[in-house]
Amino acid sequence: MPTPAIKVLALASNVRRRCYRITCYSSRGITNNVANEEVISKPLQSARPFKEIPGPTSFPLIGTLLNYLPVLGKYDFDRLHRNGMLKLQEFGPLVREEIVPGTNIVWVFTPQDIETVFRCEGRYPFRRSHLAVDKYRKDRPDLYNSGGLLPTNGDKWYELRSTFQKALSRPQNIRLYVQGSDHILQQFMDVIKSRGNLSTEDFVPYLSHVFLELVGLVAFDAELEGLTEAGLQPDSLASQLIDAAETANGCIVALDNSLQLWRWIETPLYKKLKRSHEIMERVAVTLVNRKKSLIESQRLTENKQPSLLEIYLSDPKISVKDIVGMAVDMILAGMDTTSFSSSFALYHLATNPNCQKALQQECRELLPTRESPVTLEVLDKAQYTRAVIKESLRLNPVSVGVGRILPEDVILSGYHVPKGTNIVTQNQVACRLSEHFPNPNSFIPERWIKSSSLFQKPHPFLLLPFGHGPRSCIARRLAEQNMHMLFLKIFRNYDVKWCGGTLDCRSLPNKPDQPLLLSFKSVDY
Ligand code: HEM
Repeated sequence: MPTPAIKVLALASNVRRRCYRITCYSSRGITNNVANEEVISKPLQSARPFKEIPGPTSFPLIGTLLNYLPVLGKYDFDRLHRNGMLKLQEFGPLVREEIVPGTNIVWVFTPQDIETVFRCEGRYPFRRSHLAVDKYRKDRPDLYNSGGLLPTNGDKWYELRSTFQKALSRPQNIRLYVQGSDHILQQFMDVIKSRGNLSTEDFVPYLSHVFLELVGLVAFDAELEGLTEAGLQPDSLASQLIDAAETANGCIVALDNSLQLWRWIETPLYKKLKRSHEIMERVAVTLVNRKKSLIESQRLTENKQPSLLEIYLSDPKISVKDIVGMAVDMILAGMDTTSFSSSFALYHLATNPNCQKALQQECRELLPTRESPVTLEVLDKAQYTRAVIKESLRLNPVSVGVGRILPEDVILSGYHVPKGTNIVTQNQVACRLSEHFPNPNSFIPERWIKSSSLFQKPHPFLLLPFGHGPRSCIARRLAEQNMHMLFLKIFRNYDVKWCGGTLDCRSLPNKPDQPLLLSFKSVDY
């Protein structure tokens, strides 16, 4: 295949266009076309060579691993955001690193370069993750047709994504869950009430229970009863599922970054992933098939808007195996992400009393009584609540950035970066730089509210907690709806105080680095 030629588009006029953007040309033709814009072509030869991108020194056999040694090393695998900030300070906005010799990772810090990466990703964005899940599922053709949405790439990914996205992205299909979710959240308010002020107990497991319930409603059309007294016990089905999802996610990250012996022999970590996956899979197979039987025996109420699971199961073109895979993916990708994101948002509100007051005022205006249901109308009006979640995701996203394998050669910060390079965008670090956000480390929801004097419109490729483009989070709408509802409920009912030390995150994914210690005091209005 001929080497792709590259043209760089220096775009002048408005803020978004101030940066360099790149159009990739290959034997397949133009993959990213920018119409009606001034095009200044710049030959590839003028870009600086890949090998010159600054970064930590890599040694034969050990790469840059010395830097990650406990105590002695300056980086820490558990603190990717701090590593990112250190690398930016030491090497500048584009950093090349061979953690393992022979495998280059390029860390990308500027929104302009991040935009270039996404503009070039094409129709089938390639993400290298969940490799062991891929193997596990492909070894079970009786249960799965493929590795599922999370690990799959190329046209098989596109096929799966199109199958599930159509219904998941339709607002009315997600809004259908508001009533059921409100019921679950009302139960959650009772759990908080029954636990007293909770100040010495980690609140994250409670959030896991509520988000498992909310995701289960969509994935299985069923309540898992994780918020009952029995459901909160460690041996309940809900607790087992939560434990399985957390364990599997931990194993997946470690297995992705290991020597991958598990491809040939079942290593202890691979076995642990298998056991956790089997727990989620058993529940998914049982509940999806139970629903399928219900549909087949036509015991569903007619004239009722169908749920997502009903839509999928009623479509003869969608295989039950794919639906089971998607249900497991929802548990894997949908519970920790929302629990951890909500943990940080609770922390920020508990440590910023003025923001908490503003949120409580909105809650009181929209929900006349403590038991008032959160409705579609309430959600549409809850602009401060939305700003709170957005601001918290700016400060504490669950992922430091987004990973991609480049499908084409591009030029980033003046360097030639070849096709096939591992890219990790550094949005979390970029979102904490004063050049992009005034008072970058302060929690200021008002910066997202148009009528506020603090409102600003940042570069659109800075805040990307759900990723970007065709491969971005498939359930963003659902995740946001669930979090908005949770915060409206909690802050209509409680004053929340922080009882711990300064909270930071530990990766991967970003989770609170200490117990989430909150005290809840009932409001009496
Ligand atoms: C605060 C909550 C959440 C955050 C911050 C989040 C974030 C993300 C991110 C960053 C990605 C990768 C995007 C990319 O590569 O461009 C992703 C993918 C994904 N998310 Fe979410 N997510 C959340 C909640 C959920 C929920 C609730 C579900 C399911 C119920 C879910 C299911 C998925 C799936 C299946 C993918 C893979 C999509 C694909 O590869 O095509 N996520 N999410």
